[in-house]
Amino acid sequence: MKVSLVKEMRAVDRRAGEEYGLPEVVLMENAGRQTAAEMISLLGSVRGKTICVLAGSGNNGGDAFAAARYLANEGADLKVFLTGNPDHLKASPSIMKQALTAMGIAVHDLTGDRDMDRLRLALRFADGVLDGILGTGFRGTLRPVVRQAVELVNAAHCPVLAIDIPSGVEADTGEVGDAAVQATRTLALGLPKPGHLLGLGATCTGKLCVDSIGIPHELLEDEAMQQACIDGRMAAALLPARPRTAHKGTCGRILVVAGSRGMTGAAALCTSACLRVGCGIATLAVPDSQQPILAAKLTEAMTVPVPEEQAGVLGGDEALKLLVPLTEGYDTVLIGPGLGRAKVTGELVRALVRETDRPLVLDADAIYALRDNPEILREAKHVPILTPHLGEMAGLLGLSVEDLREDIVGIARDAAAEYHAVFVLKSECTLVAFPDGRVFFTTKGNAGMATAGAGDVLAGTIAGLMEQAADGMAPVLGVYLHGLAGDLAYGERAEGLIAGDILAKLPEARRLLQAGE
Ligand SMILES: NC(=O)C1=CN([C@@H]2O[C@H](COP(=O)(O)OP(=O)(O)OC[C@H]3O[C@@H](n4cnc5c(N)ncnc54)[C@H](O)[C@@H]3O)[C@@H](O)[C@H]2O)[C@@H](O)CC1
Ligand SMILES: [K+]
Repeated sequence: MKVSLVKEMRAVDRRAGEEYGLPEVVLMENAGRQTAAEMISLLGSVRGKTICVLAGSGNNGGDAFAAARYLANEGADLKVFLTGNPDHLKASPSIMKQALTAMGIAVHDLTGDRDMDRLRLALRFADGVLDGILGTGFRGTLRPVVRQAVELVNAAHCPVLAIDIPSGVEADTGEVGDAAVQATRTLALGLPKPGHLLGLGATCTGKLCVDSIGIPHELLEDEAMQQACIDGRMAAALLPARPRTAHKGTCGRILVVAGSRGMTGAAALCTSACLRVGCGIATLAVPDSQQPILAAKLTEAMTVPVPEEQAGVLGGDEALKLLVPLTEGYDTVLIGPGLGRAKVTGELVRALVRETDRPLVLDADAIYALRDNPEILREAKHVPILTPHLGEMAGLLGLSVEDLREDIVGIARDAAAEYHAVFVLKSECTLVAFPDGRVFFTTKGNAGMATAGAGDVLAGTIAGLMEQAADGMAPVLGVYLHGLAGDLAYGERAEGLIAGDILAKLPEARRLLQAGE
């Protein structure tokens, strides 16, 4: 499913009118009707129940007025409030408000203290709240009256259904200024927005539901929208069945350059992930002194001892002389997990990126090694794949994490184009940005995966899929399988899950995906 930016959703809305003759008010009516159905599903039934409806003066408020009409028909007792200025009501919401008041349902303004008291009282006795204060038109910080209303909604002890997006969440970024509605459920209209998936917006959204509200599917699938969610159907299509004639040399030969003294676990985890996700051969190159430890940890992977200048650290001319020709025997080279940040290691990483002609997956300390010279990425012979977390991405681009949060999608997309690289940007909603502008959001994963080594497993998962995934989409498939494995592990271990549990669930995740479950 596509994910739309605000300007793209506005274009869809406009084209629905111009090309299909569907006026705004028709879509608003559909939105209202579907919102009422969602509220009924949330509360079981609405007959005899009190529902507090908050409507702004924009189209989000219009959806709320329309929904209120359907809820009244179902026997709900409605308390309706207009949070915006009645004189600023737009045309379509005005029609919806008139229809509602013609049914004898009062719409209360929220201008003075007494109105606020009335809202407070209504919320105290409400069985459910409908949030139609602000939708995709919101920017900046809330006006004081709106902020107060949002805070009252959040203090109420009943389910909250947000229309389109929780009020106060910026639809393009998931950023929240001073406050936002904490919804139990959100009904996204037309398509999901980045704000449902990223940052605080993801938390405020609660359970996300999506309805097309009758917008023609050609518009909802328009190629001009370059963002999409990675769902099971998409991921399954990226994993072709393995032919009966396959042998270990055709399923991906991966060279892993990882590990240093004290960080052997990272090397073991990512190498095992390559194998657990189905690659044919994985070889681990490690500093000479660490090789016996890793040979003991890993049974199915080969290990190559690399000459070291500093004890337990990868680096130096001899290391480079061994590694560059070694890479030629492999389909993909994964560099980074547990390498450490020694100066000689950084030099080695930069030289490898320039000199090897094999496709690269760069993680962790390999990304750190590029933070002063990210332009080296353009010298790689194939489009490199980088798997930074937000801090590493910010460091690479010379930004703060706060700067990055302000426009994660745009910044990741621009960086991918500028450095001609694929960025797998890890966060509460890992996204994959390609140099051609496509951005994919994961729909899997959980907070239990915030644990040491989870990133090493992801890097190995992606590298291990390089020869197996269709259309150069190993990063997208890898993010999905890693998230699914994490969800399976979370089901058994909850917050006690460790990276090895994600690793152990990779085969089951792959099997479930291929079985279409
Ligand atoms: N295809 C679509 O995109 C459809 C969209 N619809 C609805 O239309 C919404 C977008 O409508 P609008 O563009 O009218 O925008 P909104 O309804 O989201 O908000 C605009 C209103 O909010 C006020 N506002 C903006 N920033 C504010 C702030 N910081 N503090 C307080 N008030 C602020 C503005 O004064 C304006 O009155 C969607 O979210 C959705 O609910 C539906 O009606 C049906 C079709
Ligand atoms: K809303």
